[in-house]
Amino acid sequence: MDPIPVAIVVGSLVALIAMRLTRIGKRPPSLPPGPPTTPVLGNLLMFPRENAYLKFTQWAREYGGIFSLMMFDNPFIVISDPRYVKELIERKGGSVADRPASHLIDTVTEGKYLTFARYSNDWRTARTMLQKALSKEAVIQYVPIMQAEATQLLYNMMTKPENFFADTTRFGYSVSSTVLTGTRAPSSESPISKKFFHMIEEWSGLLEPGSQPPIDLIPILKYIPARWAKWKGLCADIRRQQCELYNGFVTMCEHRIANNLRNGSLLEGIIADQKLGNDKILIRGTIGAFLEGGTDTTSLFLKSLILMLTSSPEAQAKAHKEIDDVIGSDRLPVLEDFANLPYCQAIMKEVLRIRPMVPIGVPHNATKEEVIDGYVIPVGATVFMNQFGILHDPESYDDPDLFIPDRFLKSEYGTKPGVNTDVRGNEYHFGAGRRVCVGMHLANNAMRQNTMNFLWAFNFKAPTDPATGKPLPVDINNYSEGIATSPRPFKNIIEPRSPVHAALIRKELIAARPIFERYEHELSPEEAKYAASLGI
Ligand code: HEM
Repeated sequence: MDPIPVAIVVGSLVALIAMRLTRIGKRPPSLPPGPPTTPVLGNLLMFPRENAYLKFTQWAREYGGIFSLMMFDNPFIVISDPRYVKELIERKGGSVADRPASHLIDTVTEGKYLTFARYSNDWRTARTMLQKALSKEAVIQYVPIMQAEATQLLYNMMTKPENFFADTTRFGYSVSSTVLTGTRAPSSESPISKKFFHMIEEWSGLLEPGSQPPIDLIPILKYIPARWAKWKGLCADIRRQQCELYNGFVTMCEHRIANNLRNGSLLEGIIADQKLGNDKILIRGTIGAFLEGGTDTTSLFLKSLILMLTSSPEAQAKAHKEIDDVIGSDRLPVLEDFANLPYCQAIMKEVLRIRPMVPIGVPHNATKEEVIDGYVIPVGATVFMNQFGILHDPESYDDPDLFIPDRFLKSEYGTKPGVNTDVRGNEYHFGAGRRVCVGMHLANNAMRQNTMNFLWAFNFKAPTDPATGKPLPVDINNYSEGIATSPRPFKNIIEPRSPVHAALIRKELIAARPIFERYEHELSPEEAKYAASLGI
């Protein structure tokens, strides 16, 4: 061949490839705006490795309530404005009801873990079943055990106040475990719950953004041999632990059913009535989603509540007055009281506003192209609902980073005067659209009961500075990283408000024994002895 045309052909090919490559990572003009991209990588290098919600919120102030990031060629769309939540995630919910593909999650769960499952028949089957079982009406049956567990939490915090981190976690786990599997965890040292939390620690570590190689963006990484890919061993180990734990719960319920010892747990129903058919992997994935979704989130709320109350004697004083007027000190609060306690309601709403537990939600995936405000949301875009950004927008809230429950007395959504609230919701912490939290009614009951209980029972105080005798400042921004954020351990003083309150907590805990016993068939003799000794 003539050397000149060969050079031209090769040269043109190189130019074409170069042109293609420079287009990778570049933001198409049809997408919402966002930070400048670099060729090929897009915004990959500037994607925050920790506390993504803070960076997303900063970018939202710069680029608006809908902005985009390019991960190589994959667009991420970040929503930080209620208008777009309504428009895209709710009104056009069917187009973004999917979850992004995740090789790591699929390796562990075979794609059948409800929270991360694709928008599939398996997801529909499990979601429909749980939605029915956890409807507002259905969860009323779990109020007695939830209230009994909340009374134990008061007792634990009164007798060992320094242990409140572990005890709030125990509460979240025990309620979820009782409702789902029919077996409770009376102590934070309960063997099954310890195994569960060990697995959760590894599982959350695996899912921590940036902690593993970007396998979904560079699929060839899947084929790296296991000895060089630490994540493969980790996935196998987490899978083994989940199988052991969750299959163990199935066996436990089968045994109860066979021996006529049913105690009304959801899992007994799933097994006996074949609500998920015979699909053992789907059953395991549903158990996991329920227990994992219900445990941490509820207990993170309780830790944030304690932190915020410790920081605000003023809010406590107002709530104490309200509670003393409405309830008094001769009985514990019950759920029905919540409607008559506007200041306690304001405190709960403000904790959920200032510290939504899952600040950028669980990502959705677009399966149908949509156009919003002239911006194209393409098929395959990953959509984040930046709850933290919505709830900390200075255009909507005065002093958004301060804990000010009173804002919810002044307006329904706690927003500044003049803010348009036509499309605003009050429960962004639960996500939105077709994937909105399925456990929200169970969680709401638990959050309401504990908010009232804590305020009825205790004074939360900051420790005093030995040098000055004055209360030490409380850092309300000291939170951990991760998909769900937790206050880092902090010190405070938790004291019963009076001996009358203390005595009533003990009395109520002893009175709750018959409720607990229903869910204690499988406890070890040591655990059963410990449970029976509480309050005496
Ligand atoms: C305060 C407590 C809770 C918070 C803040 C919370 C938050 C969330 C959020 C943000 C999502 C993702 C929603 C979305 O994709 O838009 C979610 C989903 C989910 N939550 Fe919760 N949750 C809580 C309690 C619970 C409880 C008690 C359970 C179990 C009984 C539970 C089970 C689930 C499940 C299974 C999903 C996945 C739903 C799906 O993908 O279809 N959550 N939750």
